[in-house]
Amino acid sequence: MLEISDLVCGYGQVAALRGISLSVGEGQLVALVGANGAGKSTTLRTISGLVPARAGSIRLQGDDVTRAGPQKMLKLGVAHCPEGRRVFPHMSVSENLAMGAYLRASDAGLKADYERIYTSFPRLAERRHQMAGTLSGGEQQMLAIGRALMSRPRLVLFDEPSLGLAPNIVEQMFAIIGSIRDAGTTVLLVEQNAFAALELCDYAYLLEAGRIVMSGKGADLIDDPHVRAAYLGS
Ligand SMILES: Nc1ncnc2c1ncn2[C@@H]1O[C@H](COP(=O)(O)OP(=O)(O)OP(=O)(O)O)[C@@H](O)[C@H]1O
Repeated sequence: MLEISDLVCGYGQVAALRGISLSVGEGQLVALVGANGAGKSTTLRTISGLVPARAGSIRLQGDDVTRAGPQKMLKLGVAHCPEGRRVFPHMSVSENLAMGAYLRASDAGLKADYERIYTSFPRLAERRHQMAGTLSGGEQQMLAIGRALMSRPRLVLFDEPSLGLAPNIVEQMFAIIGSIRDAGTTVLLVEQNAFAALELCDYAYLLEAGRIVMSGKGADLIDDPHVRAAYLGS
């Protein structure tokens, strides 16, 4: 589904990604873990076209999309669920969901998609006319996920979906992300909550200072002494 090769990018003088390569197979849930500032968010921003690549390539189902830009990537079925949720606070829940659908070619199936999201997230259904800014953190995260799903993506990029949420909500959030993969959507998940991400994923990459330093099945990374000492606190 997604093939990244030798990707380099940065901000001005700051080198954020120093030549990373990774791949995400169709229907897989792949996790990208690493410390603050390792380049995880930049990886997702570059895939979704928000940050330009300086070198290297991004291929989506075999096509070169390295310089496609954000609108095209969304049209191609790549949805980005950004860090910090970024819902539109002065718009209602249903208006936020509508924003996720604005690039769809037609309205066919739109009503059914709203209903599917309201069935998956009953709290959003109850609050569909409420301003998004008045929702709790967990509800806003659910709304950000629902909004991403409204574009009917083939690939969803999740950036730190557990950030700032209460532990019981975090568990629910990971279950939701697992169910999105189980429903057939490919997922690339960025997380600082390394243990939960490694437990959930099919495959994982460890990013340190803009380089991939390790990759493997989640269970293999959980067992690795460096990962345990640096990221799992044991
Ligand atoms: N808008 C920006 N302008 C300048 N430098 C940036 C910008 N965004 C990120 N950086 C720098 O790029 C590098 C990678 O940052 P990035 O946000 O991708 O890391 P991260 O792994 O997602 O960390 P975090 O979990 O803290 O978001 C860091 O050195 C960071 O300071």
